[in-house]
Amino acid sequence: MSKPLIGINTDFRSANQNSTEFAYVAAGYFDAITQAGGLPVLIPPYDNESDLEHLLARLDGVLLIGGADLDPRRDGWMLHPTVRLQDPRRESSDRMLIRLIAEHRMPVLGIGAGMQLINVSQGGNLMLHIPEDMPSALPHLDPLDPEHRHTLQLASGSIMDRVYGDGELRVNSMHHMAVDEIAPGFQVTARCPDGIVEAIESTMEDWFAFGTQFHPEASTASALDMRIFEEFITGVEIARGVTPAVHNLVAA
Ligand SMILES: N[C@@H](CCC(=O)NCCCC(=O)O)C(=O)O
Repeated sequence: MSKPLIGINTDFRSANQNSTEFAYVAAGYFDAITQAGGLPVLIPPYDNESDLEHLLARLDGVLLIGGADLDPRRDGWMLHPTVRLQDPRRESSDRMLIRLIAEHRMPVLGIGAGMQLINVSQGGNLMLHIPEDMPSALPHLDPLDPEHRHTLQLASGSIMDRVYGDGELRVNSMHHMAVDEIAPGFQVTARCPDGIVEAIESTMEDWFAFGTQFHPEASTASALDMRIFEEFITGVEIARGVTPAVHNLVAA
């Protein structure tokens, strides 16, 4: 069986006086998919739903990347002064993308803003600025320190638990928003000791979907973070019917 085709959405920057418009993506995303045994396929912003649906029919899973902030007004909230918006062309495409992924129950891994998009698209919501919404929280973003990290507490039996197991776990952190109310059909599987959500996972039998607020693809990631992508590819292969699901093996 050929390697799974994994779509990766892209960030977008509108034209300015010095530059034309660009779609772009950090190499860590597609390098991690390659290293984990998938074939990365970049997905530029789409505005035609039928075209995007035809593309997704040829893919086995999707990785949703991080980036600037989702526009809270699209979810019925007020804009917050600390919000630094994604380019609207990217966000409109991504919201159509996650809706189609959910409708077709495509395997999906969301990272950073990608995890936040999964949560809001499925009926959850976000804290718009952690220092205001949870003043007691630890720092989750240090513009002067790209290496900023914090520890995690994991839910037993989750993907995160399978990847990281026992022992102290420190992950990178570069966000000022966070999952607040978890979407129906999902569970929180990792939190920072201050309570901030750091990973979510689908509880639905028919949808392999999970997300991390931290960035396992980043240059600041640890070698063990690569296991997140391996778990994702394994889940994709199970969904494809290539790898029997563990419960199937048990049944056999
Ligand atoms: N903007 C949101 C999501 C955080 C996020 O995805 N950070 C990644 C920054 C690096 C990149 O652009 O990939 C928040 O701040 O909560």
